[in-house]
Amino acid sequence: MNVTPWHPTLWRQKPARQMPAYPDPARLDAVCAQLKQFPPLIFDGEVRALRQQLAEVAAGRAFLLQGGDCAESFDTLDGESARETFRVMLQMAVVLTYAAARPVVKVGRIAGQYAKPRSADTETQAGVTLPSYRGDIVNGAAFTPQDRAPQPERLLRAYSASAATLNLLRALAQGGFADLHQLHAWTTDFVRASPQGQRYAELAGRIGETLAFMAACGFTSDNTPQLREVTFYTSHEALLLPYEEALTRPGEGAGGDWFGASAHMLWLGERTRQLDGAHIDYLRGIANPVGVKIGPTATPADVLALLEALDPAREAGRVVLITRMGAGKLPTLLPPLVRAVRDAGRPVVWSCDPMHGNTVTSANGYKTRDFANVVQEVREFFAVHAAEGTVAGGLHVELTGQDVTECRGGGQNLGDAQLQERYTTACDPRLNGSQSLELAFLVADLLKQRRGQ
Ligand SMILES: O=C[C@H](O)[C@H](O)COP(=O)(O)O
Ligand SMILES: C=C(OP(=O)(O)O)C(=O)O
Repeated sequence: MNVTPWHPTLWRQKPARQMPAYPDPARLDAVCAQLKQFPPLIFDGEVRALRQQLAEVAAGRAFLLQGGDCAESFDTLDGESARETFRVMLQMAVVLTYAAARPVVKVGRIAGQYAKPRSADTETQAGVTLPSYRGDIVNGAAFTPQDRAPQPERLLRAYSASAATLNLLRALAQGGFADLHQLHAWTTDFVRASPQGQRYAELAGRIGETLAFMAACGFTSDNTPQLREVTFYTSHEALLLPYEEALTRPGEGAGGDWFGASAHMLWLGERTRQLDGAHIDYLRGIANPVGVKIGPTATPADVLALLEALDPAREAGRVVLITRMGAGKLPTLLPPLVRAVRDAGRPVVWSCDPMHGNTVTSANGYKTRDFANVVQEVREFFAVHAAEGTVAGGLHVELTGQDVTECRGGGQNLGDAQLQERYTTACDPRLNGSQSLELAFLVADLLKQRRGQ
């Protein structure tokens, strides 16, 4: 429990970075007043359940898988995009659960991942300068003055898009799609023929035999909900604070907690984690589990101060530290942070984002990431934690189950020439379904090694 008084509006007294400049603040206020009347997207019992599961991750008894689009788009609300993310996350979770013999906590970057921090406030094309695209909740991606102007009404669209996506996710999680007997059906054609598709088919075959054995013992999907349903949580970057404030609700439990009702878990980006900033101030007061991105410039003192601000009561399951440093940097930069946190007795979840430190521009002008660098950063993450006696607790990835061509390498050996074929991300490059599964098998091998230690 924080001792410093807190209210959802207090962040307004602090400097807020990465915030769009709305030309008509009164319109924004009117929209937020409407949002305050809307129902919460999630309820606080789910938040408490996720915290308990993350406490298991912190203790090494479960693994966190967090993934989804870099930026969701209002243009892809037909359900396919959400279903494909959900599907590949299920596949990855099966691979990881089997290897680790531990539950996998599944958290999507989904149903609300609409706001993006940017390196530059403006973009110039052919001598014309406009505001940068900051995600569909803020403005449009098309390079026109109309699209790039921040529009408050987009907050309402983000709310309804999140609600629609969440509705689909809940149906998929509980309506039969996630039944373990569907393991084979989760593979898409483009993945089936790949080496990881074949490896997955073998694993699905082994699990299928186990399910047949269990059915013979009387455990079927009809009488065993664990075989038929999954729990799938939502998360996004808590960047656009007027939106988050408008969706903050008092918790129903005793103790007077508030919770962020826009998603189960919220995280702070690398660009907005300043201790005296508005984003930290907002996140410190809500009861949700919170993530913080930790980039290569973070010092042990920075990380300890962040933990003191966000988790003064030292509660396991409250904070997920998501490192995103870039391949080659973890062996020197991560150990001092891990030691400081360990020695301070802080019960955090350590998670690895191997995407954001590895962004490059291809020769033909696409923002991309090399699968080999993603793999290297994940390996380094596990190696550091093994050496320090701490828990490599999770993976945070920008991914889609669809057959996009945005990151180079992987089993399909995508190169610069292929990037233009299906480059559909609204912002940063994502792993496709095949690359995601390949990464899951790599992490599975690392988790198996850990079990053998
Ligand atoms: O997803 C993360 C950031 O929003 C993104 O990497 C910023 O990209 P930029 O450097 O092109 O602004
Ligand atoms: C912006 C993001 O990451 P970071 O803050 O680590 O750059 C993100 O995860 O979308």
